[in-house]
Amino acid sequence: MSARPTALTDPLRNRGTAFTLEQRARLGLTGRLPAAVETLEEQAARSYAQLRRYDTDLEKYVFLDSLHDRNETLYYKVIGDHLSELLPVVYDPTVGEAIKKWSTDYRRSRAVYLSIDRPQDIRASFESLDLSPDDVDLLVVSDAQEILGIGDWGVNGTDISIGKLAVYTAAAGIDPKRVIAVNLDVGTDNELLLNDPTYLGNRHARITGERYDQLIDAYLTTAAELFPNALLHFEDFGPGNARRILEQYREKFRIFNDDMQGTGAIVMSCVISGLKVTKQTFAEQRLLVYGAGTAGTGMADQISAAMVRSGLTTEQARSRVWLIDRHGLVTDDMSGLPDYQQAYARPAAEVADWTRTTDGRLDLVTTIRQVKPTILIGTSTDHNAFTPAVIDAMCAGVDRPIILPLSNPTERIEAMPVDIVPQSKGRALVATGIPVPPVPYDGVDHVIGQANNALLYPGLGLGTIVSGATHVTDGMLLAAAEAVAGQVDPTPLGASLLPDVENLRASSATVALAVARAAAADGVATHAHDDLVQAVQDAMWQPVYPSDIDPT
Ligand SMILES: NC(=O)C1=CN([C@@H]2O[C@H](COP(=O)(O)OP(=O)(O)OC[C@H]3O[C@@H](n4cnc5c(N)ncnc54)[C@H](O)[C@@H]3O)[C@@H](O)[C@H]2O)C=CC1
Ligand SMILES: CC(=O)C(=O)O
Ligand SMILES: [Mg+2]
Repeated sequence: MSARPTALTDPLRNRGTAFTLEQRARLGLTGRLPAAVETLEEQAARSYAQLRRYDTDLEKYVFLDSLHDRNETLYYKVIGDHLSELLPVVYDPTVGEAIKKWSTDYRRSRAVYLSIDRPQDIRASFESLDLSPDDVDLLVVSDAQEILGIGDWGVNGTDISIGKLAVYTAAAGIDPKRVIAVNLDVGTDNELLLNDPTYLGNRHARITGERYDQLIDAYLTTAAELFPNALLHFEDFGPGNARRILEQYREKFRIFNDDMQGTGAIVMSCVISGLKVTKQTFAEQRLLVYGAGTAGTGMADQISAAMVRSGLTTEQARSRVWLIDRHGLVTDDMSGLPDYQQAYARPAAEVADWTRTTDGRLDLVTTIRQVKPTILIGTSTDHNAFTPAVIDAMCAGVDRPIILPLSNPTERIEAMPVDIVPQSKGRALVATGIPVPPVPYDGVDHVIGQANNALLYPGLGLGTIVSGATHVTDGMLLAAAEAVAGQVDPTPLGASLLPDVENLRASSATVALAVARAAAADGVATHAHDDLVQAVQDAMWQPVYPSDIDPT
């Protein structure tokens, strides 16, 4: 029996029909492939033509997922050649659909699974990868409690870690050999999954409290010990845990919470661009956040910090922020407010005369009429909450309101730009979390930037890796936000607030450079480079077949 054709089954080494005859002989693949020897370009053209035959994005997702598991170079070549078309397929919003069907449609998986029921297995689970301390740049972990805007999906949420990593590679050239996707399976409170015979995760309710905290601690400690240079990215944790983990461990480990810090920073980019149009400063802004969870309060933190940099005191900055959650405007007489909302709770006396709904809430339209926000952000998952009355109220308050309905996926968005732009008579400055086409209004195409953290976190990660930063500092986040905003001129009517996704690779390199410089300025960089621009370029993995092959 001949040796197993491992080079054909290892997606990191596989080249399929692109293996030359000489390589086939060296790798023991003689007779295992058809005669033609193809180029990567020819393979990519065939794969793309195959992809185009599928009707739905979910079918395309499944096709690309199997290509990913077969040949990573080819997968990234196809995605990279069609980035704006395929990013919504491999990532947000299609990944949300795939996650809902993950257990039912399970094929195979490249992730590491850490179960709360077997914490003793954490080390062995990583060691099974057979990677040395210097082999890993990045881990993305999720406990899947708040996947996008679709809630708790237990082990099905594994694909958010894989999808985020795919964007890191496609957008910023993070080496796919040097990353690990992790699912923390702490159970699920999703009854649908608990009663689904095909469900593949731990079949019990979410474990909270001490056991949960111990798992997080063990994950961080083990991951940092085994892979001391890696950035530890947290994704789609529940609001309480996301903030608590970040605050508790931020000084100790190289961690990054994408939903709080990444989203906060991309929103900062939108606001920086918006203020170039309105010719205002951060200190003049009034921010209303609708949906005060992980992402919404992360944005409130970053925008109020920008107000402080712009000359206000912390108290003054907080007094220019309003949060609305399920029970209406967040006020300090509400009982049981989560700690992350308390800092922004409005004094009850201030709203005593405001008109309430029949069930006693201070709603969005009332708050807008009273406050006249300059910025309205939606991170509520409350579909269509930004009604025509909401847009009218925003436009009555200020000339060019910044309106950012950011909830994902599509069925959760607070309003589609096609409804906002005409309602505001072209005055609203709009960006969304999902990709949407330009909106024609009054002879002008209003281009809608995609305010998705995917425009920012890949470059942030690359800058962190290149600089060897020991921590992700606020200065690095701000540098990333400014670098994104610096790539567009938002001032012509209808111009986007953000760079185009098609240019994401160049944009990520620019962001990485700014982040690496900020890491050095903040004193957290551990790698010095004579030529940082070149160092960023050199660090970016390219989807090409190298001239040599690994014969093992
Ligand atoms: N564009 C982007 O880059 C990002 C977008 N998001 C999106 O933001 C949304 C929220 O995500 P997270 O903050 O992680 O979730 P989360 O669960 O932490 O926060 C959602 C908040 O909205 C509140 N809420 C729910 N229904 C509401 C209603 N009818 N009225 C007012 N508030 C309501 C919830 O009580 C909660 O506080 C999701 O759709 C997510 O996809 C999140 C991160 C990044
Ligand atoms: C984009 C993202 O991270 C989210 O919707 O959760
Ligand atoms: Mg997320």
